[in-house]
Amino acid sequence: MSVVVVQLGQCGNQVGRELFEVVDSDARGQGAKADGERYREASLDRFFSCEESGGNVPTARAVLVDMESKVIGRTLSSAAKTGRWKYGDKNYFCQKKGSGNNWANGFYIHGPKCEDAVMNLVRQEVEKCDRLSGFITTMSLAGGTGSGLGTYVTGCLRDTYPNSFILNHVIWPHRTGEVIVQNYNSVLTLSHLYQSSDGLLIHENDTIHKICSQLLNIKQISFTDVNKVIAHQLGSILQPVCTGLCLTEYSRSPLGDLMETLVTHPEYKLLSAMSIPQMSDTSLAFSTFTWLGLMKHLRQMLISNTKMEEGIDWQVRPTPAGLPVAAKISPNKELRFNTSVSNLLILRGKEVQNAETGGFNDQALYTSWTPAESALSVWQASQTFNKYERSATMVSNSQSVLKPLDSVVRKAWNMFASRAYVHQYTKYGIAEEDFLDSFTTMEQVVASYSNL
Ligand SMILES: Nc1nc2c(ncn2[C@@H]2O[C@H](COP(=O)(O)OP(=O)(O)OP(=O)(O)O)[C@@H](O)[C@H]2O)c(=O)[nH]1
Repeated sequence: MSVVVVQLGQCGNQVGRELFEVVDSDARGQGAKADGERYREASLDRFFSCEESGGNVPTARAVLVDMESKVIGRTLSSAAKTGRWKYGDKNYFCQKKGSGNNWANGFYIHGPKCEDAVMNLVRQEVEKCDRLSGFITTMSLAGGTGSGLGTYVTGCLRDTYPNSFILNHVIWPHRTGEVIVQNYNSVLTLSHLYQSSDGLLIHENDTIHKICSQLLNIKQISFTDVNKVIAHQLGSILQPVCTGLCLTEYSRSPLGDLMETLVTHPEYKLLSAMSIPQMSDTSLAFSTFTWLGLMKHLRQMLISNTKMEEGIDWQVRPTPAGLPVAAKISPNKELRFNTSVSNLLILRGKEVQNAETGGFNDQALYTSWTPAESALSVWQASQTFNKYERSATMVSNSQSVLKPLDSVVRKAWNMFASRAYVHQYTKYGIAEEDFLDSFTTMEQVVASYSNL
């Protein structure tokens, strides 16, 4: 089954491009044997079509949307330059002027204006799929186009394709903030997506930045570096994988399976990812890993909510199941133990069947109402992924994003209480009550995750 990627705004287009790059190079890196060939075919069918004029160069199943033309132009040409894959020549929609980091401008003005054109492009892409699993949108929370227009387009996708899955991949802004109104844009986006999305997969720019500096040893970190790490994690989730015991049968419905395992309750849709190992190519050449070591580290990363192997807090231990929430909070009021609703462990590489995953089944890792049989899912592929001989990614529906979420909601509320910048939004048609509704929705989400 195929997925259609809708790339929105500067960030969404740049991240989307990197995703296709990883997927393509991973698929090409598989051996010439029959199982490598099957993996390649499954990946190709999922992410690329091959019917456009232009020879045998696979065409990304993607629609590119931005209110400025610069990033789209760069994205199209850098893909074409690879000679390995490209975007469809006409699969983009752009205008002359961005949304000025204003969610309301993207949602209320650009949204309705470009709805027909964008949905037309989406329809054409959908018609190229023999079977559609659903849509992945890529966008930032902080800008105006990705967040505002992205939210609007997600609503249109939901209305037009009520039976398809929608996974919104969203980039969380740096905490120190490049955009003064980023907390407004984030709250408005998240609250609206909560209505129309099946799941929101979150990557925090701060965390990825740390991975680039501490694990990859990059000195001057660019968006390209950051996006490569994000794309690696996304690719490891979305590339072909076996969801059952049989290691030769790939999942047919990548998004359906993802939602079925992770989003079991409509109040809990926030997903985060962590991968292991992650290192520079130079270090990788001198490293070997065992499944035992990888699983031990990943489990502690999960329960202590550390998104990388460095700096794991080994003191954090699960609280025995059944204890009240208060017992899970440390004296300094920090939620130390990361409680999950559900987890999906994706393992790729050599001798994958030998990986011992029992430690993730421990009921103490999960909230009391999660049934034991739906707490953990393990998916596997015996192919190496993106040069790593053995690698694991955990996609978690847990309290992992609670802290940044609470902080964004609080900061946005403090600004709103003094009505700062609100007129910049109301002039595009959003009412103060809409803001209040968004705060209510997100405060409810914060409360729900807090009480796990
Ligand atoms: N990870 C990552 N973050 C990005 C990238 N480009 C921008 N961002 C982040 O995205 C946010 C800004 O959003 P943009 O995507 O630039 O804005 P936009 O959606 O194009 O909206 P307008 O500029 O208002 O038209 C900030 O938090 C940036 O840190 C990128 O390539 N990668």
